[in-house]
Amino acid sequence: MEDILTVKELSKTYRNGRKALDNLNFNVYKGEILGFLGPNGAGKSTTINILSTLLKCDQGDIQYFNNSELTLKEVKQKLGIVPQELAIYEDDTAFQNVKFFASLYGVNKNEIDKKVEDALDKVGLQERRDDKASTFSGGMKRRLNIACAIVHNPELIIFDEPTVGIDPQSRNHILQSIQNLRQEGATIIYTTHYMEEVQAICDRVIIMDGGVILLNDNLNKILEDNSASQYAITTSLKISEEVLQKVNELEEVKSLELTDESTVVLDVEDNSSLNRVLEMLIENNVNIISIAVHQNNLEDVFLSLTGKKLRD
Ligand SMILES: Nc1ncnc2c1ncn2[C@@H]1O[C@H](COP(=O)(O)OP(=O)(O)OP(=O)(O)O)[C@@H](O)[C@H]1O
Repeated sequence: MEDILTVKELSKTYRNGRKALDNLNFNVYKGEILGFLGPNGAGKSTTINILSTLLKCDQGDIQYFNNSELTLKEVKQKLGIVPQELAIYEDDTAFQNVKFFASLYGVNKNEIDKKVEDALDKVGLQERRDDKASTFSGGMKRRLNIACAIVHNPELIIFDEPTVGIDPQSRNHILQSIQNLRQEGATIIYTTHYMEEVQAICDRVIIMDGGVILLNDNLNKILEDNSASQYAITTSLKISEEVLQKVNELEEVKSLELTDESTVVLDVEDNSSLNRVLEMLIENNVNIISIAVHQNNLEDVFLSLTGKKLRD
């Protein structure tokens, strides 16, 4: 896998003495969608701002596009940054807004109109190209913000929470546009507070808190490694103390909790351990009505790593 970013020993302390990043090391691979997750104050924006060349780090090294010879200007031309705040002119049309950014990025004059059309098309705003931004919904403004950031066909696009507080239609549009951009060859870094978005579009996830990386792995691997081993067993009658004691003493059982008179929730070593528990219950004439699996998701992994919910 080719590195599009190689980040080594990145640290940042703000002037007030707040250490926002503490020795971050990670790579971004060409063609992937990398999800960046962390609770409030984790250091996501600081990282993104440094990667976007908007903020200086105190220590560390970032190599862009596998090429140490690139000038800052060349790096900026290959980067697309979609900030949290809208950076559009309300009194200008969608077309004028995107064209302004295209000229800022130095897009060739002969190509400029075509590139602006393409960018508007990618975010589904082609039909509204001649309407002023002030007439757009919040979601459409966000999509226009994205068109402005991608008009120069950047190789790496950094999204900083692009779906906060917008309608579901625009949200789906944005997620689809991101997948299309990747399909066309772009690499994506995506920060969000929405776990389900990460599960829907990301290949890999970095979870950070307190300025350090807690987890950096392939999304499917994270979910597999944390797959369900918790079961709720409901019985027709109250399970006796004596039987509960016997189940609890099985070495396959990590923990056991009676959630109501006839439901016991078990944490077991692995899925096959459940068989031993069931045998034990049946041997003791317990009548089982149902067995439910608790399926872990990214939210559970996040909670167990950081002790925090992603959205407060
Ligand atoms: N300009 C600044 N001056 C001083 N401290 C700052 C500044 N910006 C951020 N910080 C501090 O640095 C730490 C990391 O903040 P950062 O904004 O990077 O977190 P975040 O993960 O993006 O949080 P959020 O999800 O709330 O945007 C926090 O403790 C924050 O208070």
